[in-house]
Amino acid sequence: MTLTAVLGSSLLKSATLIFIVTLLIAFLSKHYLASRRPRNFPPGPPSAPFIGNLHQLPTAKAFLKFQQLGSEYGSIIGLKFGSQNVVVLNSYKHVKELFDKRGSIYSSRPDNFIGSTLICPNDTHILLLPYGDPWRKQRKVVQSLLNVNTVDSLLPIQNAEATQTMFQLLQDPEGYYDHIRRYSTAVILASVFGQRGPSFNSPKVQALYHAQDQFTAILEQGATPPVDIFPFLKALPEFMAPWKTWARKIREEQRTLYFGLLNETRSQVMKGKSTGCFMESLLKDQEKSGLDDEHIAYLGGILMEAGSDTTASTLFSFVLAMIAYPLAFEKAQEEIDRVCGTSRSPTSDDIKDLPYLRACMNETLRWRPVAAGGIPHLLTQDDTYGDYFLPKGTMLFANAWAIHREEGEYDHPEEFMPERFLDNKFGTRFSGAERSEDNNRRVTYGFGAGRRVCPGQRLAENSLMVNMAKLAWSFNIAPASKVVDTDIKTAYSDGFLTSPRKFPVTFEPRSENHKVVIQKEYESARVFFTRYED
Ligand code: HEM
Repeated sequence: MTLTAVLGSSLLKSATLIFIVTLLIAFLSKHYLASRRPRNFPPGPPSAPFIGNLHQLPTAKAFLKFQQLGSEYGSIIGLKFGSQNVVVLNSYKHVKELFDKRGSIYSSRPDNFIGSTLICPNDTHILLLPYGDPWRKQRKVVQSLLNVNTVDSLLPIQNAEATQTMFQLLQDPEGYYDHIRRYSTAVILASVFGQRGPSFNSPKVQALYHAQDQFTAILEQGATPPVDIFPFLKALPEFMAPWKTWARKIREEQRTLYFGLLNETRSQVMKGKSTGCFMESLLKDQEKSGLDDEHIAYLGGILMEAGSDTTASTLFSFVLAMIAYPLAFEKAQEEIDRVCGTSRSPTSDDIKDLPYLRACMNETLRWRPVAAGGIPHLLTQDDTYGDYFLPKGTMLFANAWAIHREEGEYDHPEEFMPERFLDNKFGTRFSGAERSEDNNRRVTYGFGAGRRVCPGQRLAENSLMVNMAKLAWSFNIAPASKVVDTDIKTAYSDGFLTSPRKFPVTFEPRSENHKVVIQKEYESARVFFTRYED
């Protein structure tokens, strides 16, 4: 090799090295600078270079840490997840001011590469969609499906499915966890796809829970590398990133299930069989809504995902509260007995006459909100709030856990006290002469707030009321262990939806007569179900 060639090659090597080092420095400085707190950002703990506050957060139940930070830094806290700006709202006042009043800029969602790009691309997952036209189009359809009249027309399904659940609890009380989970899926399966899920082990209910469990598992904090915080991880090839294979399998599973259900509904409609389910009207109005098959199938699947575990978990928390606070349960039973007597169990027609039970429902939603830390919103333009500056792209959590325990708002917030909702519809401490109620607050923040607020709230509340009423009428519920653990840290699952782990409990029919009524009503429910049979 000539001297010139040697010199040329070493120059090339040095230039390449300089280029790589420069790139590395630029990359590191960008991430170093980005992990610093913005000027006038809400107060929060000091952040470390590159990772921000990530090292200070637990891998599960971050809402507890957010609440604890609140006692140090106040009801609005600024954090850094790597370069991502994050704000936690621990007071309803901030949620009202930002999510509710400034909804046009606080209603997007943060990037979710695994959920929105790998598993549900093509704008198919309404919960994960950013604020914009694809979300608006789907939200409009969902709201039309879940309007008060349509939702209330589903009450016969809820009555019949709850009647079956009471019958199953009578036959097999130990299987209570599966019976309640079956209920919430079966109601949505019938309402959305016009199909039945007669037992927890029936293939459709199993398939739905499997797909849903997989989806929530992969989206759980810590289950996969933090690709949205460190985007370079997205570029890893699949053989170095097993989470990509996992995501692909979930995508295949979801598509098989959702398209399968849609096709079954379509062939029922073609046979001239109508159940009046949501999919039927979406298929009929396809031209008007502009939604293709893929979006319709996913909308159905997502309604099931969004409505199943959330409703079941709230019912489990109700049962747990009833065994931990037996006096509240006795009062609920007295009220229901007064309204229904012993010859029939309550139905949706009785809901309006059960204020104490409604207070129990609101207290359950306050005491143990399922989406305790909230589903994050994303700010779409720079904003100022009081003395604070919130940059475009900030991710915000309305921390329902802390909001429902706000000092000065609730008496003894850790206690399950339905009475608080009888004294005052918001369950808050002061009312009447002492302080005028803030009528613009929400009764619960468990369904979120602003333009992304849960569109299924009424459907969920109808289910909760009908089941709670039937449970309290039918059974004496008691703990099957000396100590009833209601502690959120030990008795509840991790994950972004938190639910009581299976706990020991007994369901005793209240009398022979109650038993006979439950069996008789189940026979009538079976007649109702024949409309879903081939
Ligand atoms: C106890 C039961 C339920 C709870 C606690 C619950 C809670 C929530 C929460 C916290 C959100 C996010 C709100 C936000 O971002 O501010 C949400 C969104 C949503 N929920 Fe529910 N939900 C429940 C039941 C249901 C049911 C029964 C359905 C429908 C069948 C449903 C459909 C949805 C949908 C489609 C969204 C996405 C809305 C959007 O991003 O625009 N939910 N829910």
